Amino acid sequence: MPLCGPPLPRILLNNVSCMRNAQLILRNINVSIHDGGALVLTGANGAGKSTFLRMIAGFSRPSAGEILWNGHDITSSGVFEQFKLQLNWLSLKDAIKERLTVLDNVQWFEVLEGKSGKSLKALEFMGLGRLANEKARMLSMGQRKRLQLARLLAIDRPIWLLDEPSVALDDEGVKLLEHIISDHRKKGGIVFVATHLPIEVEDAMILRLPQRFPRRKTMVDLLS
Ligand SMILES: Nc1ncnc2c1ncn2[C@@H]1O[C@H](COP(=O)(O)OP(=O)(O)OP(=O)(O)O)[C@@H](O)[C@H]1O
Repeated sequence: MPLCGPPLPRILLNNVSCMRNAQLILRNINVSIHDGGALVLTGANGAGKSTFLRMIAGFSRPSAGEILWNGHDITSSGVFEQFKLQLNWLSLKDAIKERLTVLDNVQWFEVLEGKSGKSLKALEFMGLGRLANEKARMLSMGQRKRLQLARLLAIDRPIWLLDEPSVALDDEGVKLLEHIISDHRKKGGIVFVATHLPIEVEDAMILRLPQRFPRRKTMVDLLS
């Protein structure tokens, strides 16, 4: 009878460090995530949260250590091509085309993905159904964030990289965000969230990145 060990983590960061501009931003990070897992990154401004997400997305390479997906180094050619198709990235740059309608702004990504039929439902779910045929330039900041979240739902890739996803959302928007994260994980999806604002991500691993420089006194210290 073959011996079965525990399943490989879907994503494993093995002693990963990352330098930018000759500065060490992330040092010896070890994380393993299985399907349905979530990692919440917190830390002060400049601590390296976005750098962490960018590294997972393959925009910057680890300067030491390795990131494994299904046991394979994501920076290897061939592997990265497959790995990047698993990723769905949400950042503060929203890539919204002002002159297109709200619906087109989601459908465009869905079509690029070779998929169809989910965009309108996703917008309705995010509370933007009645604005679907309006030009995107009409949207408020929070509505733009909801549009980005509708894209996540329409594209439907397994690994979500969310950089400050709750910024600009109202209470209902945050609840929807928490709901779609939970739902995605129930289907086996993986979620990385970098955030300053409290959002509820059940049973998530929390990685608090250390402050990188000793903090000088600020106006806030002087006032308190
Ligand atoms: N393109 C870049 N080139 C060089 N250094 C960079 C670059 N982008 C960010 N950094 C540096 O990397 C460090 C970490 O930045 P990062 O954006 O990852 O922090 P963060 O934790 O996401 O911060 P915030 O909470 O302000 O969004 C900062 O010191 C920043 O100056």
